[in-house]
Amino acid sequence: MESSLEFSSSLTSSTLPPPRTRIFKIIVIGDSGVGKTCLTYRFCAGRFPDKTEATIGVDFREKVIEIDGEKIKVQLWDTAGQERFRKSMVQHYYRNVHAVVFVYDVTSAASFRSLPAWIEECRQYALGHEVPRILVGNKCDLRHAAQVSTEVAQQFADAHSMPLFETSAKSPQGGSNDSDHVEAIFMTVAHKLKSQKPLMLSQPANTVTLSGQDQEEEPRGSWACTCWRSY
Ligand SMILES: Nc1nc2c(ncn2[C@@H]2O[C@H](COP(=O)(O)OP(=O)(O)OP(=O)(O)O)[C@@H](O)[C@H]2O)c(=O)[nH]1
Repeated sequence: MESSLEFSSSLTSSTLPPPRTRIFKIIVIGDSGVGKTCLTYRFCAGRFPDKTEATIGVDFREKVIEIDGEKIKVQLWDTAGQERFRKSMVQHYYRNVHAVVFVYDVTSAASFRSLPAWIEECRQYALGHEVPRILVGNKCDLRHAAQVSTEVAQQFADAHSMPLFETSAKSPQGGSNDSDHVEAIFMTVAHKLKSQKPLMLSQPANTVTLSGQDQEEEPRGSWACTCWRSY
């Protein structure tokens, strides 16, 4: 009797479909050399990469996190900053995107001046205003060489209704005491997306399922808090 009960309970659990894991696709864009690869690597692998090369097309990394007991796959699309390495891929970046991370390098005024062009590219690919965006100033460990002040960056972020985070992919602390940790930044985006569930449900059925998981096959890549400041 005992053994048949055991049998039926194990049968029940093994026949249940596994719980679906929602996927949040987050694209990371900005000029070449601002540190997109290092930031995404830092979040997914937990450390600064030993060496990086210019990204060609796209690299993508993912990490499973848990929010309020739900496992969520955060898929980071590390896009090429160099125009010649983007051309063939760019339309894929913007398909089924859940959030955008704009990155500039605090030691490069030019990378900051490029931000309007990156925002314009998002507009061209019909990214709606309902898609959360954040602005990240990277390389805060090089504060002494900074060319973009927090004040100027904050004004830009406010004008575009984005929260600003300043960080360092390299420094274990995120740059300095008042900088944000790389992990906290991406976790904040994930929390924001999770709280936006009804918004994600309104996306077309052929692109995103009711669970928010992409339907179409996307290429598989290399490997696999907090507060939403004022927005
Ligand atoms: N000091 C410092 N260097 C960094 C930091 N993040 C990235 N770097 C360096 O900046 C250079 C470019 O970094 P990547 O992550 O490859 O830049 P990217 O934006 O992915 O560049 P593309 O792939 O060409 O678009 C590398 O030499 C990194 O070591 C940082 O937080 N601090």
